[in-house]
Amino acid sequence: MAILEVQNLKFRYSKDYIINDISFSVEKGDILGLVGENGSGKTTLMKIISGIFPNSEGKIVKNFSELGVLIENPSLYNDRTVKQNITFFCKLYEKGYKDISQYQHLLGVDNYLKKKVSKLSLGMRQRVGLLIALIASNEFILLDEPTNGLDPRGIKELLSLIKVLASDFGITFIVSSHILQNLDQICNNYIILESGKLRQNVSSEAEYKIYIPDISVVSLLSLLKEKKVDYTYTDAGDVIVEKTDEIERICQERNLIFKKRKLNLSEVYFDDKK
Ligand SMILES: Nc1ncnc2c1ncn2[C@@H]1O[C@H](COP(=O)(O)OP(=O)(O)OP(=O)(O)O)[C@@H](O)[C@H]1O
Repeated sequence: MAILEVQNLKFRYSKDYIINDISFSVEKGDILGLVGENGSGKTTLMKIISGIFPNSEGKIVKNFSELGVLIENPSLYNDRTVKQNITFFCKLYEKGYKDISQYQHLLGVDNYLKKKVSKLSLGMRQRVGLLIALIASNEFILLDEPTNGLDPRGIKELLSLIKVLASDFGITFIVSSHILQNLDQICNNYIILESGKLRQNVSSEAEYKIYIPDISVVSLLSLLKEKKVDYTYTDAGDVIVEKTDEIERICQERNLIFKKRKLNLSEVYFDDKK
């Protein structure tokens, strides 16, 4: 059973729909990448799922009891120590401090419990934010652009922690980023938002297409990974895969059709109606 099912979701702040008829589901233990340019609606979508914006149209089926969120900057008490913040949030979410000590240790927050939050580096702050999300729920967590502002090492460390939390503790995540390349290290599935819509059923005049008959939103990246097909990135973060026998075989197996020697996955078009 999916932990989250979103069906025909729509949302508008005023006249225009910012989220425009999107459907997808998240399975337990997934790390779902939510990719999209600035302004494409990632934060809005997370706020709808977390209930901050209750007045959306469509259907959201939630098969979880608690949700942890880290949307925009972590809301922490800056003039208090890390430990004081943790204790406060444990009380707020009615969790025992003992219950979260394994996460505190894993995230390395043990090392700066006595520091005031105002004195933390961005990387430390994000870890404390993630820990607070874990206090709220060790079931399902939404992370909005958690790698923003971190240096490459900080990004790598944070992403590998998310991966461990999913693989070793069975925690489900939706993680957003405007950089596909960041998420590729950890996600097993993706949705791509473009002006509030999921990227699919795009122009029939496109030079090439991939038709995916049985699923509405598919990550070709996960498929390529699963099949151990090599791919590379351009500087812009696009993913390039050479058309090889293996790719052709995958396409045949999955009844996918494409034309073009090089596929640029950030320009892949999905069509579930074929
Ligand atoms: N409170 C608001 N009132 C009106 N419009 C808003 C509000 N918040 C966001 N928007 C608009 O909704 C659209 C989607 O914004 P959103 O913040 O969800 O995108 P995003 O993909 O998270 O972008 P970013 O990567 O820059 O955070 C944008 O056009 C934005 O201007």
